[in-house]
Amino acid sequence: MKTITFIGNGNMALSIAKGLKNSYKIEVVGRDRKKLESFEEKLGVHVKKSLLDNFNIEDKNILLCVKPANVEEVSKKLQGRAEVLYSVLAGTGIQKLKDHFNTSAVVRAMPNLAASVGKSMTTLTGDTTYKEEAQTLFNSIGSTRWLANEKEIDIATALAGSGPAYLALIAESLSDGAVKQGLKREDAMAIMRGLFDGFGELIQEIHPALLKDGVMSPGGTTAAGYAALEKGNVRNACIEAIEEAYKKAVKL
Ligand SMILES: NC(=O)C1=CN([C@@H]2O[C@H](COP(=O)(O)OP(=O)(O)OC[C@H]3O[C@@H](n4cnc5c(N)ncnc54)[C@H](OP(=O)(O)O)[C@@H]3O)[C@@H](O)[C@H]2O)C=CC1
Ligand SMILES: O=C(O)[C@@H]1CCC=N1
Repeated sequence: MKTITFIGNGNMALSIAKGLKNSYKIEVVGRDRKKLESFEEKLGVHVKKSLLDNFNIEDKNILLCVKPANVEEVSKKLQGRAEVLYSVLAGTGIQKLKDHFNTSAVVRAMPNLAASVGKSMTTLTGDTTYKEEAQTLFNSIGSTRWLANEKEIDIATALAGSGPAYLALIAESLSDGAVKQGLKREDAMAIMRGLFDGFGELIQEIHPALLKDGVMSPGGTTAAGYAALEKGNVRNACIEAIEEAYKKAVKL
């Protein structure tokens, strides 16, 4: 089994490791031994654990999972030259990664939180020598799409990287609406989860506009609810959410 070395042991590292643990050996590097132990416990498989100070990355396949602001500090603590560095850092360009990390190749990846349930939508770009290897690696946590350049992965970050948070807002607010009308909270939550489950499959097959047309009866409930969403400018808010998140990625 091939070894993947995570640098960083936070939310994203754990979500990805959950998806990879059956097909790769996991090594994790962090600054706090207790957090490394907790990472291993949550993962439920043996993990090789190391502290960051003077860690030797020679010939390793590194999966960088720290925050964009940590690049300078983390890179100074490493020794050796990696074979390839996969970075999940939002908005952090390949040139900046090459300037700080000693590595033969860089691939940027933008997964999302669904990695923890094997359903990440991960976009990739970078050194095409590693295109197939990157696709194999990230296909273990869901599906992948190789993009042409870094502008595209910054836009995809706004769409699929941040997307679970936007959909969570919709999920929570629709449930709140049902509670407001008198439905019990636990019923509202169960119904909302069922809704997302079915919708997740439908949207794979049907264009969103046709899906909407299929639900909306003339003079019916959907038309009434839909009009309220348009009045609340939800469509425009979504377009602006992607614009703002993309602009932020460029600035990171
Ligand atoms: N969360 C998400 O949905 C997604 C996140 N990403 C990207 O993943 C990356 C990690 O995000 P996420 O896992 O959510 O963040 P977390 O805060 O959960 O994890 C950050 C990790 O970085 C480590 N770290 C922080 N500061 C330092 C430092 N100064 N020196 C060494 N290590 C440090 C933390 O260590 P410690 O545990 O000791 O604090 C922790 O292991 C980000 O770059 C983000 O852009 C990409 C796609 C989706
Ligand atoms: O919010 C962030 O910056 C990261 C990137 C994508 C999801 N979370």
